[in-house]
Amino acid sequence: MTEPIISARGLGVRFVKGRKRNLRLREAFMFGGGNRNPNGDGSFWPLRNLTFDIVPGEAVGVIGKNGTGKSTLLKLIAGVLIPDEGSIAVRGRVAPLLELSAGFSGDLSGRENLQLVATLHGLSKAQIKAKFDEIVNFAGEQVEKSLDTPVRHYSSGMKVRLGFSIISQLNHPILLVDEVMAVGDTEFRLKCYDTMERLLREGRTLILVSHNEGDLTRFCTRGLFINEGHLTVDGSVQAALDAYKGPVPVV
Ligand SMILES: Nc1ncnc2c1ncn2[C@@H]1O[C@H](COP(=O)(O)OP(=O)(O)OP(=O)(O)O)[C@@H](O)[C@H]1O
Repeated sequence: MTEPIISARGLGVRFVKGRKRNLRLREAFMFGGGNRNPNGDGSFWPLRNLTFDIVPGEAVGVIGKNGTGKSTLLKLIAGVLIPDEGSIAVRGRVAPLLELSAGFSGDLSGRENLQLVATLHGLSKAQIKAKFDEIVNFAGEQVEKSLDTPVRHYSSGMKVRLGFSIISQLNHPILLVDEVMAVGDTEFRLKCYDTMERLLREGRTLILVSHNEGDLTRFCTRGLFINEGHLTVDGSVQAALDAYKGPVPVV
């Protein structure tokens, strides 16, 4: 049997108001360490008791309503968050596109961010130099023209273009994509589709968070439906979509 590339066992994470313990530096930097406190007791579990295995080459869609823990799951896989319960084992490097800005720093230019983010994800100076033109070219003309402008002046679409261009150049076996394709225009989305299809043909493992049924059925062979922090369906994409669209099963 093929060894899983990602294994979650009883995985859970708890957010606590003002807690810093489980926020890694990158998370604290990217999200300011902000927490909410809906129960009035200072804590809640955005995800709890998730158990699943993903084998190399699988393309898995993560489906669920807003605020049900999909992005949190991707952050746990990316190692941006660490679990409070259970475990997550990831056997391979992760190329994450978890948010529109791909972790960019708004004050730095597109060029500087490209170099910074590519370096943070393990590309050497020589590799960045070799891939630079391809990354910029893929990101498109508007990004190319604004390469020396601070990224805070970029539109959402421009940030996604640059972010996707960088992340898709990484050779890491696991690709995490969180809802970012929804932001790009049609031309860019088609380029993303081609790239994702190529990466899947190469045997990468894809975890895709999306609300777009077309994208999910196009790429994914398996669906995880998350309802209020619980993994309610682990089956075909269609089964997960049916659960998402239909009456919510009792957990
Ligand atoms: N750093 C944080 N501190 C406190 N609460 C958080 C934090 N990040 C997310 N949350 C909360 O955890 C829950 C799950 O959030 P998450 O972003 O994983 O949901 P999601 O399913 O990805 O939602 P969407 O479809 O809207 O992107 C939500 O209630 C959210 O408000």
